[in-house]
Amino acid sequence: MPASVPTAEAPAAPIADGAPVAGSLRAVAPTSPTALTPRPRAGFVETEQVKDLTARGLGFLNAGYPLHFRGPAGTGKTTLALHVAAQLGRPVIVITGDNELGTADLVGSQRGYHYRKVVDQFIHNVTKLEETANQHWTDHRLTTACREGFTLVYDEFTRSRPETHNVLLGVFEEKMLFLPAQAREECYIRVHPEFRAIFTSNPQEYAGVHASQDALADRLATIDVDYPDRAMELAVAAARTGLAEASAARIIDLVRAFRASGDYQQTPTLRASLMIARVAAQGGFAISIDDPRFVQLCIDALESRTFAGQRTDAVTREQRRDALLALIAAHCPPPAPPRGRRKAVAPPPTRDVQS
Ligand SMILES: Nc1ncnc2c1ncn2[C@@H]1O[C@H](COP(=O)(O)OP(=O)(O)OP(=O)(O)O)[C@@H](O)[C@H]1O
Repeated sequence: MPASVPTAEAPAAPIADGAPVAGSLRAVAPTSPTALTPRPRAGFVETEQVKDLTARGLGFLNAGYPLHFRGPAGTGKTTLALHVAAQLGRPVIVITGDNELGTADLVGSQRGYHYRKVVDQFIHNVTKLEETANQHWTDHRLTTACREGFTLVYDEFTRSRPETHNVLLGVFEEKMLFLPAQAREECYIRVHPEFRAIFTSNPQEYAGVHASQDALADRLATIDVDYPDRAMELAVAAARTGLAEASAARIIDLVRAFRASGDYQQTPTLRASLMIARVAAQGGFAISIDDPRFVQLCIDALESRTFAGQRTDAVTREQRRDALLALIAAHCPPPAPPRGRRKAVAPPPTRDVQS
């Protein structure tokens, strides 16, 4: 998922149709400017694997624990988190982790000024002018979710600095959200009994992430999400790209074989399969080694993952290219010729048997 931070006071961006599904949510009738209302979304695939993870996640959430889906990039954590959030039937607030996110972005801050000007001419030749300007407190996403009992989905939370999350410790343990001194009227709020939180993180990410505090990690119910199984990858690719299942299967098997080869620096995920399937479907390419456009597409989508930007000598490049072409040939062979035009198979040579 992109790393841009939806600022706490800005409404979360709705998930666009046609764009990669970010989950089973749509901003339909927001009950608060920062909340999304869950709605089942077309193209969401619910395989046995998804059902199992959903049920296990809901088990923790229903018992009042914050849930954490942890797994490598492209394993479907965010989609799953939003799907599970939708099952809770409460409005959802989404936050994306970011190094620049601070406690105030989660909790709230003093915003804007409220001006008051009083002109008093009680005595006609004396003008008394009184001007006051007060800042007023604005709840941000975590406070809104705790106050209203919404579901908070905190995507890629380890991209935020650990100290940003100190405020969450009291939320999960004492069920109290302590507000900073500027909040004036209140120093804490009691967390609404329907408030729930779902986190996602990628433990393999090494750039732009922080370790999670032990105290927070200890409070989360963590479920590890692995790469989707073949059935799930196939179902998602067919549902999301409109490719026939047999064609989608070729692409899925190619990408899975490439993943199994270990011959890359950046893991080819379900996103790589979707990328190839979607472009091929749109361009009307044959899913075959025979179609140079398809071969070029596979090279563009996969080869860059083998080098991840560093310089490599020409021989190694050529070897890797050959290995990739061999995988394409193995998983996307030319279609079998139509029956009528099959080459006549020569009968086995007969031997004269001499008595
Ligand atoms: N159950 C599903 N149904 C339909 N599409 C899915 C499903 N699960 C995942 N996808 C698709 O797979 C892709 C990767 O999913 P997602 O963004 O949820 O993964 P992620 O683990 O959060 O990745 P990252 O860590 O890189 O953000 C997306 O395009 C998403 O729409």
